[in-house]
Amino acid sequence: MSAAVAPSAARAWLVILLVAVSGYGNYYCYDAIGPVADLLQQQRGFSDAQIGLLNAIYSLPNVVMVLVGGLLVDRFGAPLMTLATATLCLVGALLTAFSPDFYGMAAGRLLFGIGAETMGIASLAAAADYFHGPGSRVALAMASLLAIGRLGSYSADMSPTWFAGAYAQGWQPPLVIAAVMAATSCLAAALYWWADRGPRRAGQLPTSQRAEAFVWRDLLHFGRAYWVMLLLCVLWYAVILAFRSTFSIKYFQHVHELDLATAGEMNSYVFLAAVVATPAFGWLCDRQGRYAPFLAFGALLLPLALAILALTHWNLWITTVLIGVSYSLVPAVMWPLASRLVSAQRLGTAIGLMWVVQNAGVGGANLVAGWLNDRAGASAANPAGYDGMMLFFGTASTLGLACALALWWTAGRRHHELRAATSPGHAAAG
Ligand SMILES: NCCCC[C@H](N)C(=O)NCC(=O)O
Repeated sequence: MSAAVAPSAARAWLVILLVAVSGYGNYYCYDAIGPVADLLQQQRGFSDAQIGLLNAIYSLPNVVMVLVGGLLVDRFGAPLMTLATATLCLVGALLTAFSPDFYGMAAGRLLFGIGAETMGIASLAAAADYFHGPGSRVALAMASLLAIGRLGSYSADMSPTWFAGAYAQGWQPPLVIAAVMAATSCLAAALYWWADRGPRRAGQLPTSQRAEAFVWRDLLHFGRAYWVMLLLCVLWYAVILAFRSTFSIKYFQHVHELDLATAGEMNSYVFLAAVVATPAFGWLCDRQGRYAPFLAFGALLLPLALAILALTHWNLWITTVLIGVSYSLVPAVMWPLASRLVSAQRLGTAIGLMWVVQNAGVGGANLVAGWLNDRAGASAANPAGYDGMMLFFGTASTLGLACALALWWTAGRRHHELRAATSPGHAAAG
C-alpha cells in the first residue's frame, strides 16, 4: 500500500469526524431495542425469546456476512461501502419501526445488522486510508471512532430520559427516533463519500490491494495465544452485548425495581465512561508497553459485577463502574494486542475471524438468555426468573476470565511483551 502525498491532517480528521457521526447512528440503532424491551412485552406481547431474537438476528448472518463485507470493502472502497451500508441500515431501521408484526421487525433488524457490521469494517478501512505510514495516528483515529460509537450507545440508553414524551406514547416513537439517527448516519456517509473524492482522485490514498483480506491459509500461522484471545473475544463480547444491549434495562426494571428512565440512565453510564476511558486506556497500555495484565483485569471485572448484581442488593453504581471499566479496557487492549500477536499482513484475517466468531457468540447468547428467561417466567412479578440468565452470563464471563489469565501466563508476561514490542507480530505468537 503506497500513496504519493498524504492527505492534509485537516482533511483526514474531517473524514474521521464524518465516519464517526455515521458510526454514532449505527451504534444508537443497535442499542435501541434494550430501552423498548419492556414496552414491546407489555404492548405487543413479545416473549423474551423474541426480544433476544431481535438482537440475535443482527449477529447471526454476520457469521458469514462479515467476511463478504470485508471483501466488498476491499473491492469497492470504504467510502462507497460506508454509504451503501448506511443506506441498508436506514432501510432496516425503518422496517423495524414501521412493521406491523414481529416478523417485519425481525427482517428490519436482519437488514440493519448486515449493513452495520460491514459498516464497522469500512470505518476501520477509512481510518487506515487516511492514517498510514510511519508516525501516523491510526490508533488514535480508530479509538476516536470507537469512542463516538459508544456515545451513540449512551444516547440510546438516555433516550427514555431525553425523549420521555416519545416513550410515553409507546414502543413505536422511540424506534422512529432510531430511524432518524440512521438517516443522519446516511447523510454523514454521503458527505464522507463526497469529501473523499478529491484526495482519492489526486492519488493521495493507498490504492494497491489491502493487506486486510481474509486468507484461509493464514489461520495455520496463528499461534496459541491468538486462539486463546479469540475465545476471550467471543465469551466477553457475548456477555457484554447480550446483557448490556438487550436485557439489562429490563433486568434493572424487574429485579432492582428501577423505572425505565432510571434503568436506561444506569445502563448508559457504562457507555459514557467508555467514551473517555477507551482512548485513555489505549494510551496507557501503549505507554506502559503492557497489554495482557490490563486485559485480564478488564475480564475479571465482568463476572465480578454480574455476581454482585445477582447475589447482592448493593448500590447499582458499583456494578455500573465495574462494567464501565471492563467495557472500556477490554476493547482498548484487545484490538491493539491482536496486531501484536499476528503479523501485519495477517491482521485482516485475524480480526475478520474474531468478528465472525464474536457474532456467533453474541447471537447465541441473546437466544439462550431469552429462552432461559421465558422458561423460568422471568418478570417484575417473578424476579427470580432471571437467575438462570445471570448464571449463564456469569459462567461465560468466568470462562472468558480464564482465557485472559491463560493468555497472560503463556504469552503476556513482561518478557514476552517486551519482545513483541521489538518484533511486532511475532514474539508473542507462541
Ligand atoms: N454495534 C455494536 C456491536 C459491535 C460489534 C463489532 N463487531 C465490534 O466488535 N466492534 C468493536 C466494539 O468494541 O464495539
